[in-house]
Amino acid sequence: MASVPSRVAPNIMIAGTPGTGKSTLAKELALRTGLSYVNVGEVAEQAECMDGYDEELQCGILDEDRVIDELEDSMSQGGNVLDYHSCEFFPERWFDIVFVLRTDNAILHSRLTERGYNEKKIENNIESEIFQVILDAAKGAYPEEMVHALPSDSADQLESNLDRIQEWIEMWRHQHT
Ligand SMILES: Nc1ncnc2c1ncn2[C@@H]1O[C@H](COP(=O)(O)OP(=O)(O)O)[C@@H](O)[C@H]1O
Repeated sequence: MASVPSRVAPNIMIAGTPGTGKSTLAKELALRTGLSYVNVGEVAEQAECMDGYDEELQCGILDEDRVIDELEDSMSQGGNVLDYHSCEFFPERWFDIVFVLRTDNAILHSRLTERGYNEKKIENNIESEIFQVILDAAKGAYPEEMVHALPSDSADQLESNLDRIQEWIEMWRHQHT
């Protein structure tokens, strides 16, 4: 695993199709562990690292190089929970572990409808989830043992995901102190 010895706390990536529950999980994890929650989309907007608008997916396009520059210092220090739908363009050296959330199509459909997305945007996101685009991209970009899929359909699963990640953090701390 590509962990950097100088880091005092791990960097954790939470990825997944919009609506799978990344923000919910990542914010709660940060709250429970004292790690810093980093919403990559917000950082990119604030630092003006956007590079146009994707009409198909109806979302801003990141200027990936600039976002990486923007986050480099805090990622080198460690202790971050990153929240962004995809992650394959981030450097492997940043992450100690990558989780990709997965949600049942019908559940995801209702979450995205509730969010007010239009049919086209819902369809594109559901298709992405069906074809596990984000999971496969993460698996293609990082070592196999670094990438883990987590089911994210229910409150019980949210709790067990939080427990599992907290246990992993404890283990990381034992191994790195
Ligand atoms: N494990 C879960 N079980 C049930 N509902 C969830 C779960 N995770 C998230 N949600 C709900 O789904 C919606 C989308 O969650 P959110 O965290 O905003 O997703 P994302 O950040 O991936 O777009 C929210 O209404 C949230 O409360």
